[in-house]
Amino acid sequence: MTATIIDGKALAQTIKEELHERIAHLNSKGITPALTVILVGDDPASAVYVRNKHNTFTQLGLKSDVLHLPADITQEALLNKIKELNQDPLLHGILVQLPLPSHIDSHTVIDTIAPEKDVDGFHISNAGALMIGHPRFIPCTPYGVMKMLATQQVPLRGAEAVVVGASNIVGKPMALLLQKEGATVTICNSKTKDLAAHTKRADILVVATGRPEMVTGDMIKPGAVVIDVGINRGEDGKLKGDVEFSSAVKVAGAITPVPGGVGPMTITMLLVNTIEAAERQL
Ligand SMILES: Nc1nc(=O)c2c([nH]1)NC[C@@H]1CN(c3ccc(C(=O)N[C@@H](CCC(=O)O)C(=O)O)cc3)C=[N+]21
Ligand SMILES: [Mg+2]
Repeated sequence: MTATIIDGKALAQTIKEELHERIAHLNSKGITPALTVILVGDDPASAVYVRNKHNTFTQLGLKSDVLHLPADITQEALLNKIKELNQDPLLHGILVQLPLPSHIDSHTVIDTIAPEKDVDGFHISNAGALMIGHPRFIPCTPYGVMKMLATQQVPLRGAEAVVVGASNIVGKPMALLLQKEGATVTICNSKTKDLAAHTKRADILVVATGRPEMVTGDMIKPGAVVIDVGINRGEDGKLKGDVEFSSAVKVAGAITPVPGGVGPMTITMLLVNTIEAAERQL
C-alpha cells in the first residue's frame, strides 16, 4: 500500500484559473489588485519566496511591488513606511516578509499594518477574528491546507486532528480552522512528551515544526492524511519536509510532497486574500 500524493502544485493551478473571472471583474471596475511585499535585509531564502510571490502575482495580472529595505533600518523608519502604504488607496495588500532582523519587534510591525490590508492574516485583529470563529483574512498556509483537505474530501467532523507546531503563523490558526470544521484537535509543541503517542492517533496530521524529517512513518496511523508544512533546504540544496517522506508514504493514506505540496498553495491563498481585499472596495 502506498499513499495518494496530494498535488499542491496542480491544485494551486486550478484555483488560479478560477480567479481569472474575479480579476477581470475588478479590472472592469478600474481596480487592479495590488500587493506590496516588504523585505528587510538580504536573507537568501526570503529573497526566493519574495521572488516566487512576485512572479505569481504578475503572471495573473496583479500588481506586485517589492520594497527592499536595508537590514539595519530602524524600527521607526519601517513603521513609518508601513503607515505610508496604509494610506495608499491603490494598494490592497501589505506583507512584511518574516523573519525580521532581531532589533525589530515583529508584533509591533505586524500590528501597524492596516488590518484590512493584512493579507497574511497575522494582525492581532485578524487573529482574534479567526479565534472567535468569524475570520476576516485567514493566514495563507493553513488556508491552503484546508483547501487541500476539502479537495481530497477528507472528513473533518469528529476526526482526530493533530497539529505539530504551535506558531501564530501556522500551528495555531491551523488548529482553529480544523476545530471550526468539527475536528477534535491536539496541538503538540517541542516540549510534548511522547510525541509519537499523539501523532499515531491522528486521522489528520499536520506537521509544522521547521525540523527536517522529524516525523517518520512509525509515528503515523495507517491510512492517515499527512500534511507536511516544512520547507528545509539541505546542504545539497534540496528541499526537505518536516516529515520523512520515504517512510511516511508507505503508511499514510494521503500525503503532501515537499516541494509541490503546501508551498504553492500558500502563495495561491495570498492571491485569494489580495483579491478579496480589493473586492472589498467594490
Ligand atoms: N509574512 C510572511 N508571509 C509568508 O507567507 C511567509 C513569510 N512571511 N516568510 C517565509 C514563509 C515561507 N513561505 C513560503 C511560501 C511559498 C513557498 C513555496 O512556493 N514553495 C515551493 C518551492 C520553493 C522552492 O523551491 O524554494 C514548494 O514547496 O513547492 C515556500 C515558502 C511563505 N512565508
Ligand atoms: Mg502566509
